[in-house]
Amino acid sequence: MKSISFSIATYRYMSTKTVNLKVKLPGRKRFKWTDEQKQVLDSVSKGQSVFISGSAGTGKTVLLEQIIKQLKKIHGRSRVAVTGSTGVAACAIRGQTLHSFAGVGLGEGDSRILIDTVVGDRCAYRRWNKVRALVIDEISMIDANFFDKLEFVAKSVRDESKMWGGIQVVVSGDFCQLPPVNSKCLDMGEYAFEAECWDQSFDVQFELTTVFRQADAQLIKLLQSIRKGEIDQDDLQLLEKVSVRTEPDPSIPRFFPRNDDVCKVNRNRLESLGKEIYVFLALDEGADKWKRQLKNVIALDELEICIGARVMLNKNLDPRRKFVNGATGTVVGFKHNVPSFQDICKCHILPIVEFDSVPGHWIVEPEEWVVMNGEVAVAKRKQIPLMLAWALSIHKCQGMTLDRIHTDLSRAFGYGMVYVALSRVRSLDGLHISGFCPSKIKAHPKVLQFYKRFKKDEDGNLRLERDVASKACSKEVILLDYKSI
Ligand SMILES: Nc1ncnc2c1ncn2[C@@H]1O[C@H](COP(=O)(O)OP(=O)(O)OP(=O)(O)O)[C@@H](O)[C@H]1O
Repeated sequence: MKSISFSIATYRYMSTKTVNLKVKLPGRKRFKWTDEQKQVLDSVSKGQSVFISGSAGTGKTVLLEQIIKQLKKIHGRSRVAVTGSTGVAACAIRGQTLHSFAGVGLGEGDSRILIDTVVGDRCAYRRWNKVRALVIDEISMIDANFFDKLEFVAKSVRDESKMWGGIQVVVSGDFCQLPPVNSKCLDMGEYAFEAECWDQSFDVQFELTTVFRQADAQLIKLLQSIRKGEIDQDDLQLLEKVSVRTEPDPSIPRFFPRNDDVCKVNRNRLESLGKEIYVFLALDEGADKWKRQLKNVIALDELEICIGARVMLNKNLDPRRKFVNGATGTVVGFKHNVPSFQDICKCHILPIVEFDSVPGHWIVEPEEWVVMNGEVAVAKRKQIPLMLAWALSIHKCQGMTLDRIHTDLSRAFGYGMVYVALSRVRSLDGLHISGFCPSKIKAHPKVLQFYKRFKKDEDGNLRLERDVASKACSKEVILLDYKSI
């Protein structure tokens, strides 16, 4: 029976109907931008520095992709730095991590030390001088101290009289989601919006309000309540309704707050299949100092899979055909005798996957993840763009959109974690939770305070202008500097 089903899988692969999954470049979907999204695009095209915020699924990332295109037209490709706070965030917008762009290592030491580091590194110094626009995604995971230090570096290296030395900064993120990873004590004021330079950094800060990821009003209301950390009786009832007491359907991806639970579930499930397990080892190239950063990309060092394994794509391959980061499926077989890929699997094989949302069986070829130093690729990793998907960590899922999830919240910790987990899903039907208790829902009071500062403008859009007093002050500095020249 097993061999018959495998023969069918192989036959279907051979048939003309089946298309190889490997594609050149993911196409970008065209969106009809909302008025609030258009306002942001307008500001950016005028050369303003902006912060784009809003709940999960309000289109911050897709808007940022459009902004990047716009900025490249204005400033030239090589003068736009596209960065994310983490490897996963950077990958999503085809950029580099903010740390690698900045050339300041982990950003330890005082600002003076960081400037010496940048000045001593020819490439980093050139990057800071050349860049005209700096894009940062998922800012919630960057701490205030680091944000201030980067502004200081930019100023010192370029032009002391201007914020960020005159760079147009475009920053995006939602502070109600995951806070800085290394943050030890969030009561000490470590959110980026608490940076001394924060308000001065932006001409205008926007909060997007139209949620696209979910259409169900009940679910949107529930997620908004969780985001603010204030659920009512109706929300509790809804959470009760989506609570699962029995072992969850194994085909639904499970999210855990902690990595050890993720590894345990994936390992157990893989072994319980009792099939031959194949190992794909990532092939890394580049100088050691850059290769180390490949550990931050989402592609695994070692991928272990067998027939029947639940897997998830960890790269956008072809969004138009739904081959996107987060697409789940099952390994149904392996294509044998593929010598060109022996470098990552000594068995010379490639996995064949049946995806949940796309009919047919698909061979998954290796992809490349690149670490950029400005415009130059300095290290790359070749690996199959899959990871085991019976379970995932909540940190890995920030930014994803999924049809179904089961999240075990019994070990949830910190601010925003429950919100990030639950807000990935498109509809209530796809949401299953366990281990929930209301005390796990936490929104930091400082974050709530920060968002209270946004006010509706005459068009009803939420924004926060740089206050007139500080604007006047910064203009004066520029004027003085101009005279002195
Ligand atoms: N103007 C638009 N019209 C239609 N769909 C949109 C629009 N903007 C965004 N979307 C869709 O909304 C969904 C969420 O978008 P996106 O991932 O950019 O949100 P996000 O705000 O970055 O979310 P998160 O904070 O969770 O990362 C995507 O499926 C995207 O295609």
